[in-house]
Amino acid sequence: MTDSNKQANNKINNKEKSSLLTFLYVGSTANGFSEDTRRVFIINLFASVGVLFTFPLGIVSIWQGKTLLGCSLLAIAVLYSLNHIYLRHTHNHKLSGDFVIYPLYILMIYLVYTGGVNGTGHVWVYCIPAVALFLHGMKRGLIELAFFTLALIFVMYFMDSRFSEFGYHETLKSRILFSFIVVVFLSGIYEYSMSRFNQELKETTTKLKLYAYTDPLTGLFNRRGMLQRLELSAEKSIYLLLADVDFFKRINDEYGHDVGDYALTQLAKIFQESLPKEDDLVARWGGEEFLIAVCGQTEFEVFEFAETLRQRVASYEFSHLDLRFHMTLSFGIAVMNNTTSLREAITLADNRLYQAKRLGRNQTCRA
Ligand SMILES: Nc1nc2c(ncn2[C@@H]2O[C@H](COP(=O)(O)OP(=O)(O)OP(=O)(O)O)[C@@H](O)[C@H]2O)c(=O)[nH]1
Repeated sequence: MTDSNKQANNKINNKEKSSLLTFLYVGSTANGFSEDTRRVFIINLFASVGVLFTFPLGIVSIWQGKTLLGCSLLAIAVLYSLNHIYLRHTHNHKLSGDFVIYPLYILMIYLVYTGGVNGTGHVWVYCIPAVALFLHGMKRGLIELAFFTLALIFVMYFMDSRFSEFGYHETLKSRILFSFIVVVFLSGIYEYSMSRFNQELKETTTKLKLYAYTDPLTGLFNRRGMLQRLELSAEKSIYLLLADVDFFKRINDEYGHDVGDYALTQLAKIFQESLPKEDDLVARWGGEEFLIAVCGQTEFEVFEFAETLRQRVASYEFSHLDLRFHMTLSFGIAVMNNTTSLREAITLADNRLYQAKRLGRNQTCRA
C-alpha cells in the first residue's frame, strides 16, 4: 500500500472513530471529561449494545413463537433507541440512565422467572451490576443491587418459576446467586477506583488551573489569568490601568529582595482593597507591574480612581521589621471597547505608562 493510500485509510478510520465517539457522547453538556460525561458515555454505550442484542433476539423469539418474550425484547430495543433521542435533546442523563436501568431490572427478573430461551435467561443477569454501579454510582447502585438480589432470591426460591422445568440441579440456584454477588463485588471495586481516580483528577486539574492563573507571591491573577478573564468578559468597555513601581530596583538594592517581595505583597493588598467594584480585577502583570481592570465608569472617574490610588500609595508607609520606606507609582490608562481590542488597549496603556515615567514618574497618563 502506498503512503498516500495509507494516509487516506487512516483519515477514513479516524473519521469513523470520531463519529462513533460523537454518537457515544451525545447528550453531554460538560466541556472536557467529567463524571457526568462518563455517565452519558455509559448510557449511550450500554443502550447501543442493548439494542444490538435485544432487537435480533426479540425477532428470533417471536419467530420461535415466544411472543411475550420477543415483544419485551423489542420494547426494550425501541425504548433504548428513543432514550438516545431523548438524551440528545434534553441532556438529562439522570432520567435517561433510569430509562436504561429500570426496564433492564424488570427484563432480567422476567428472564429468570420464565427461563428465557431454553432456560438460558439467567445468564444475562451478570450485566446488571456493572450497569447499575456505572450509572448510579456506588451508594445508590449498591442499594439497588441489594434489592435486585432479593428479587432474584425471591423469584428463584419462592415463586413457582419455570426454573426446575429445564432440569437444572438445585445447586445451580445458589451458584447463580454467589457468582452474581462476586460480579457485584468486582464491579463495585472497579467503580470505586474509577470514581476515586476521577475525583483526584478533578482536584488536580483545579489545583493546576489555580497555579497556572495565579501569581504565587501576591495571590493575584498572573498575566495568563488576567488575559483569560478579560478575553471572556462580556463587558462592552473596560478601562485598563497599568501601574509600575518607580525605581523599584533601589528597594531591592537598598533593603534586599525579601523586602522587595514584602513591598509587592503589600501593594497587591492595597490594590485589592481599593477596587471600586467587586467585579473589577487586578493582576500582577510581571515584576513590579500591576494591571487593574475596571468597568462601568467614565474616563474621568477612572482617572480620578488612578490618582487617588497613586496618592494613597505615595503616602503609605511601608514598614518591614525595623525598616520604613515609601514608594510611588506611575500609571498608564487605556480603554478596551468596540474599537480598541484587548491587545491594542494593553499596548496603549503600556505606552502611556512609559510616557508617565518619562515625564518624571509618580503620575498618571491617559489619552
Ligand atoms: N523583590 C522582587 N523584585 C522583583 C521581582 N520582580 C522583579 N523585581 C525587580 O524589579 C526591578 C525592576 O527594575 P527596573 O525594571 O530597572 O525598574 P525600576 O527600578 O522600577 O525603575 P523604573 O521602572 O524605570 O521606575 C528589578 O530590580 C527586578 O529584580 C520580585 O518578584 N521580587
